[in-house]
Amino acid sequence: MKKEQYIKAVELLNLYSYHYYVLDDAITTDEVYDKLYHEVLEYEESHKEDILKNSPTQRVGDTVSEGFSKAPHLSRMWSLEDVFDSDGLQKWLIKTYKLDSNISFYCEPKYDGASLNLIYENGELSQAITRGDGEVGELITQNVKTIRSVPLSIEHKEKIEIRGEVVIFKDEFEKINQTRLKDGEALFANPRNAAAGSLRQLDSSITASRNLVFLPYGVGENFLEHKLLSQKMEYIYSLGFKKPPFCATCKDFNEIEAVYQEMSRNRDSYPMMLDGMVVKVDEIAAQIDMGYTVKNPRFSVAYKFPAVEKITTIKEIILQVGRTGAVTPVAIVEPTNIDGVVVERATLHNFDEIQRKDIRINDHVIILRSGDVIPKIIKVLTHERDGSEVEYKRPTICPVCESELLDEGVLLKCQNLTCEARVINSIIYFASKPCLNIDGLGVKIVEALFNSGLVKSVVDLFDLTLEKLLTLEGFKEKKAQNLLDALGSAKGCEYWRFVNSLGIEHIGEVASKTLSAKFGSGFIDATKDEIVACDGVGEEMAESLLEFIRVNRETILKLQNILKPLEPLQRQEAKENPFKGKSVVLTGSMSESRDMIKEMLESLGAKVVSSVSKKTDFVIYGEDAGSKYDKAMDLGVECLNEDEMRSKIEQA
Ligand SMILES: NC(=O)c1ccc[n+]([C@@H]2O[C@H](COP(=O)([O-])OP(=O)(O)OC[C@H]3O[C@@H](n4cnc5c(N)ncnc54)[C@H](O)[C@@H]3O)[C@@H](O)[C@H]2O)c1
Ligand SMILES: [Zn+2]
Repeated sequence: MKKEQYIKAVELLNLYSYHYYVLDDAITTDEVYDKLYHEVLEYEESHKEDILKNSPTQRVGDTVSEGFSKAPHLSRMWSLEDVFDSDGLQKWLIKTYKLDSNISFYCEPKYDGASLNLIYENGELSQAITRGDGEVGELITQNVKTIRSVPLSIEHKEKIEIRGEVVIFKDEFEKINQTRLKDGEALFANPRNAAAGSLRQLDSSITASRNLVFLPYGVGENFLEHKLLSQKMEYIYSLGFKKPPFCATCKDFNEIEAVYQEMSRNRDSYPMMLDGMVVKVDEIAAQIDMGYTVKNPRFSVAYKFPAVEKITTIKEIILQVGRTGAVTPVAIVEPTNIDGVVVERATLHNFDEIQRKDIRINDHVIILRSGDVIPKIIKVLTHERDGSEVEYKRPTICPVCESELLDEGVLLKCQNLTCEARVINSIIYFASKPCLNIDGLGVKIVEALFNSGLVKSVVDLFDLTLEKLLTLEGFKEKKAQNLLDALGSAKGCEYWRFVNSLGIEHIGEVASKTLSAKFGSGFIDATKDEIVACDGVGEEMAESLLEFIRVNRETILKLQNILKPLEPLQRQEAKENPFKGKSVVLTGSMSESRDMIKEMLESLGAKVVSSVSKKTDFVIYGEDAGSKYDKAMDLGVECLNEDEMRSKIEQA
C-alpha cells in the first residue's frame, strides 16, 4: 500500500463506518471492511509517522448522531482486536503470554448487535448510553427501559456500569420482516441492523415493539472484588441479567480452539446472531496490568466466525410459481461460497421489494446466508454501478402458463387453477413432511407424473397402478412398488395431516391441528362463528377456509373417502353420563394431573372452565381446595371429591 492508497482507504473505511454506525445501513460487508481495515493497520505498523488521527484504528468506530443528548461513560468503552483463524489466535496468545504467562481464559459468544452501557445508582437504572466514541455516547435511557431483559433495579447499591450487547433474536427478526413485507415497508438487512436501528428510535414505543434483548458481557470499572472475570460474570447474572447461551473457561490454545470449533459449528442453533467468540483473560489482576491500546483491551480478542454476508452480482431474475399461484422473484447470482456452501440463488422476497430497493440485473449486492433459511439479497450496492445494469420489469403474465397475473400490489398471482406449476407444487406440498409425509414424491417424479398425463391432481395419485407407473421412464418395478406402498401408507393418517395437506391458504400446521381437534370431519360444515371461536384462528383464516370449502367440497370429500383420516377422539359423540354437556370447575390437587382429569371430563362431553359461577354444574375438589370450593358452597353448586366423581362416571 502506498501513502495515497492509505489515505483513500482511511476515507473509505470512515464512509463505511458512517453508514454502519450512524445510519444503521451498511454499504459493504464486514468481511470487506475487515480486510481493508487490516491493510490499513499493516501500513500503519511500518509507517507510524503517517498515521492519520481519523484513522479507524485510532478510535472506536461509532459516531454520536444528532437527535439524542450526549452523555459520558463513567469509564471508557472499548472495541476488540480481531483474529480470523487459528494462526491469528496463536499469534495473539504469544503476544499476550509475553505480558503474563500465568493466565487462563474465559470464552463467551460475540453477539452481533449494538453495544450498550447501563449505569445503576442506588440499585436503580439511571442512565443507558450507546458506546459512541467510547468516551461519550447517546443517552437512550427511555428506550432501554422498554427492554424486558434490562432490570430496572438491582440488588447492588453502589454505583455500577454494566456493559453488554443489545440484540434481536433471529425468529423475532424474521417476524418483524414478515410484517414489514406485508405492510409494504423496507426490510431490515440483518438482525444487527434491526437491533441498532430499533435501539436508537426517537419514539420509544417503537423500541418497545421490537422485543430487543440485552446480554451483558462485563462491567465498566473493576468496582467488584472478584479475582476472576468468570466469577464477576456469575455475579452479574445473579443480579437478574441474562446468561449467555454458552461460556467456558480454558487453560490454553487447544482448549480455546476446541470451544471455538464447537461454538462455530453450533452457531445456527443459538437464538441470536453470533459473529465470533470473545476470548478474555480470566484473571482480573492480569487484565489490569495488561491495560489497553488506543482502541482495544490487550486482554481480550474477538475470534471471528466465517462471514455469512458476501458481495456478489445478480446474473438473472427468474420467477417461481408456488402452489397458491403466488409468483415470487428469485435472483440467480454469481456463485459465491458462504461459510462452506456455494450459493447460486437468493430470494428477492417480492416485486415491491425489487422496486423499493431498485434491484437491477448486473447489480452488485450483499447476500446473507445464515442457518438453513434461503439466502437473501439484503442490500444493493448502488455506488458500484457502472451503467451495465438492467432495470427489472414487473411481469404481467405467468411465466409457466402465460395466463394474465392478478396484481395484488405486494403479490402477483397466477389464477389459473390448472397452471402446471401450481398443480405440481401442490402435489409436492401434499406429500411433504408436515402433510401426508409420502416418500418418493420429489420435484422430478411429480413432474414426470404430471407430464405423462397420469396425474393432473392429487386425487389421481390414488389411481396409480403398477402397470401405469411402469410406463414412465426410469420406473422399475421396485421403485414403482415403493411409491404405491408410500401412497397406501398415507391412508388412515391423523386428521390434521389431511386438513393440512389440502394446502388451504393461511391454514398451516397449527391451525390444521386446532381445526381437526375441534371439528374432525365436521370442519367441512363448520360456520364462520364456530371457526373464529377456535384459539388462534382469525377472520382471514376463516374466510379462506370457507372459500376453499365452497370451491372444493367435492374434491375434499373424495379425498377424505380415499384417505379415511382418523377422526380425533374428542369428536366422537360421548355416550350419556352425568357430566355430558355440564360445566365443571377443578380445584385443589388431585391424584392425577389436572390436565389428565380435564381431558377425561372433556371426552365425556363436559366443558371444563376455570371460574365458578351460578352456571357451574359441578366443582370437583382435591386436597387444599381453596376459594373456588368456598364460592361453590356459597352458590350452592354441587361439590364432588375425586372418588365421588369417579363413582359417578362408573355408575353411568
Ligand atoms: N459493514 C460495514 O460497513 C462495517 C463498518 C464498520 C464496522 N463494521 C464491523 O464492525 C467491526 C468493528 O466494530 P467494533 O469496533 O464495534 O468492534 P467489534 O464489533 O468487532 O467488537 C467490539 C464490540 O463487540 C461487542 N461484543 C459482543 N459480544 C461481546 C462480548 N462477549 N464481549 C465483549 N464485547 C462484545 C461489543 O459491543 C464491543 O464493543 C468490524 O470488524 C466490522 O466487522 C462493519
Ligand atoms: Zn400460471
